[in-house]
Amino acid sequence: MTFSVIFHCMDLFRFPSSSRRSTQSETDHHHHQLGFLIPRISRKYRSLSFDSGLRLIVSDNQSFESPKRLVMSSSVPNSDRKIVTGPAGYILEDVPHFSDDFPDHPTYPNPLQDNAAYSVVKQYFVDEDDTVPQKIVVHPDSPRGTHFRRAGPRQRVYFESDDVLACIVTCGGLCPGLNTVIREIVCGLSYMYGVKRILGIDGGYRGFYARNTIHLDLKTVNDIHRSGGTILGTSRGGHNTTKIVDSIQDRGINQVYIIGGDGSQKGAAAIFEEIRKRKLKVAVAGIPKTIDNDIPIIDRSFGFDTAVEEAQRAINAAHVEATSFENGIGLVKLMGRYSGFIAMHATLASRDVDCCLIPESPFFLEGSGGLFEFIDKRLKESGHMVIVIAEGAGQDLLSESMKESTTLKDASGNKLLQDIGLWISQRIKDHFAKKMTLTLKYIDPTYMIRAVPSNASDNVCCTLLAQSAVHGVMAGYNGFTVGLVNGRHTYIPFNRITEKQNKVVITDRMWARLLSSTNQPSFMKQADKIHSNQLVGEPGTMKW
Ligand SMILES: Nc1ncnc2c1ncn2[C@@H]1O[C@H](COP(=O)(O)OP(=O)(O)O)[C@@H](O)[C@H]1O
Ligand SMILES: O=P(O)(O)OC[C@H]1O[C@](O)(COP(=O)(O)O)[C@@H](O)[C@@H]1O
Ligand SMILES: [Mg+2]
Repeated sequence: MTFSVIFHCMDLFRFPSSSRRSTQSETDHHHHQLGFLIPRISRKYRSLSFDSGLRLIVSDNQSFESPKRLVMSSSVPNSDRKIVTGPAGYILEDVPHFSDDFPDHPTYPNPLQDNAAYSVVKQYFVDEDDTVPQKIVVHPDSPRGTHFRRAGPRQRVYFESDDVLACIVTCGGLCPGLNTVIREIVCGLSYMYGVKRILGIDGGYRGFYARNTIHLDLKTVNDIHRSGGTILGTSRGGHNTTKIVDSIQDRGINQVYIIGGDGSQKGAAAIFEEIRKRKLKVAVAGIPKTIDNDIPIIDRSFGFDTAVEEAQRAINAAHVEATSFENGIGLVKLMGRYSGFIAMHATLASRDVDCCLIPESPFFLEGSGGLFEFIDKRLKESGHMVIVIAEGAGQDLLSESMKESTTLKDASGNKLLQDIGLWISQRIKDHFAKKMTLTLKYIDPTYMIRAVPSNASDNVCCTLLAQSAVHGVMAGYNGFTVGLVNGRHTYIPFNRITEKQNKVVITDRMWARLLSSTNQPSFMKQADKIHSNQLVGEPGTMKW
């Protein structure tokens, strides 16, 4: 059998933390196995290496009488990862669990077992061994690879309904569906688990320590999914881990639901670490809010679909304007600070877009193969054109022409961008001024596409994410972001969510589909094409 083990911080193992909760005798058995295993590993494997995540990788093809499941984690915050390995290269990147820190924590039968709605469901509780593969396109000889724990209700829960004091916070920019997620967390906790005490944190992270809380119940959340925004308010900046955890502790909160993007999930990870350091029996769960689709691993999250749909209105308007004038150009700027998914999908959805510009695909204006040449060609062919540009595209060109690069950041540390739409509109007008009559209309629907309520498909997405988060927390899982991976809901450890950003990979088929749909140039020079694989990194997670 091929045996491999990946673990962190060798000197600080805690053991066990199995996918199934262990009994005391199993715990002793695992301790025994680990004590037995480590000297054997170090004796047997001479060349050990660390990867970039400070993970020690040991592997061999020789047979090894090992436990089938091996879970190791360290007690060092931030490096705490639970990795389970199995035959054929199977890896489970597991999430922390209450029983890791509190092995004697009491458990209770899941109240869902008496819930009439679920009595007809054949196998309502998720099998403890169910995991979801990160990679589903495989070859006959591929290793089974990384998996995440499947989300859903478990037979036993770690909270008694009356003991729960949950809180919900929304952080970062707005996104369609925030209110639906809030509503469904409240409904999930109340209807499925009989929880009565739920607080809303007012105005993002700083609300934990600077504002009063908002009481949430079935009545207060009943209609909120019909409105855009968040009834709780949101903010950037203001993340003070100590003050936030002080407030959690002082108020007696034991479940924290954090709805937010990549920044918020980093904040959630910091809160979770501090909670663990203080040995508090508090669960922290993240629900990913990413209109830009910049969170890695997950297929996508709520709000993206609505944003793409809403962007169609702006693109339609741009098209109407463009077709009504001689040499009309409609230019639409869409969101996407670092990732151009909204622009790419809005373009693919529309069919009226002639050119889509995103941060991941550098472009240039002048000369052969440049944007001006393409505009000239398209106007001559069809007399009008529509350009969609993501807000983060062409920022290098803009800084270069302004002879200054802005280092300004918002309160959360996100780069503040200059308005590429205004700048490029002026450049196009200037370039064609002496050559032809041209009418350019610039449309900036930035905040309109994110301030709307979520559409039907996003509402379903919000509901499933919220319910999955509630099930996970009640089942004792902790320090996770809930997310859709290959169409299945999973619990993903914070470190995997925060370690990098999801980007459009311009050597993936999706970008090629866009190029062949708009028939725009790739703006890549020959030399770039040769090196494009090195330039763009690994394939994105969009599964269309
Ligand atoms: N590295 C970090 N550590 C702790 N908190 C963070 C971190 N990055 C961002 N935050 C906090 O998360 C919240 C939301 O972050 P932001 O980047 O504005 O939005 P989003 O979560 O949508 O990406 C802010 O209150 C910010 O202070
Ligand atoms: O004006 P704000 O509130 O900073 O929001 C603008 C930003 O919000 C976003 O839509 C989403 O960003 P977050 O995920 O960080 O909230 C970005 O695309 C955009 O740059
Ligand atoms: Mg963000």
